[in-house]
Amino acid sequence: MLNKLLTLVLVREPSRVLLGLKKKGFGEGKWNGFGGKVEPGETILEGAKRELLEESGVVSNSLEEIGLLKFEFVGDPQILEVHVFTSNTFEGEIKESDGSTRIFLHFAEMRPQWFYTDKIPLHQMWADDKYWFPMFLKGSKFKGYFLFEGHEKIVKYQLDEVEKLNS
Ligand SMILES: Nc1ncnc2c1[nH]c(=O)n2[C@H]1C[C@H](O)[C@@H](COP(=O)(O)OP(=O)(O)OP(=O)(O)O)O1
Repeated sequence: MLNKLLTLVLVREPSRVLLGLKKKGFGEGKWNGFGGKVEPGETILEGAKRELLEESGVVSNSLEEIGLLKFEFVGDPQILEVHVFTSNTFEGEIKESDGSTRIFLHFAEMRPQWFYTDKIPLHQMWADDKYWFPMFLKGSKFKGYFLFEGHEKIVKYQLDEVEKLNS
């Protein structure tokens, strides 16, 4: 089975990171970066840019790929392949996506909020984030694999800091 391609974008300033509270769907109730499925016909980078705009209202032309995370769930043969990007610049106004201004087919509903880097709400994020978020915050690149049982419990994982992602 082919991996399902997804993106995750973390916009950052020197001391803050922009996260969004997922208001419904997969990951509901969790803070996360902005992202989603890569659509047919678009590159992974294009997908990342589109999801960032749809979910936060901002455009970034300086996305840098910094991580590759693979997720598997016990009993499900599909692997989620999440390409993680960061950006320290953006244009536009940060907006909550609430569905009332639905102009895109895949309009995920997120409530954006800045968090200081020493106050990242890891207890209300995916369980894997506590392992790789510190690598992101210090500017490293990383590759990881996480096996979940349900949506909260990690039963196995491997995570490495890498110099380059495509080696
Ligand atoms: N375990 C884990 N940690 C951190 N981030 C994630 C995961 N699993 C994930 O799926 N993610 C990220 C990857 C994506 O950014 C989102 C999930 O995207 P999803 O809401 O499924 O995709 P959309 O295309 O926006 O979905 P629709 O709302 O259109 O159905 O979480």
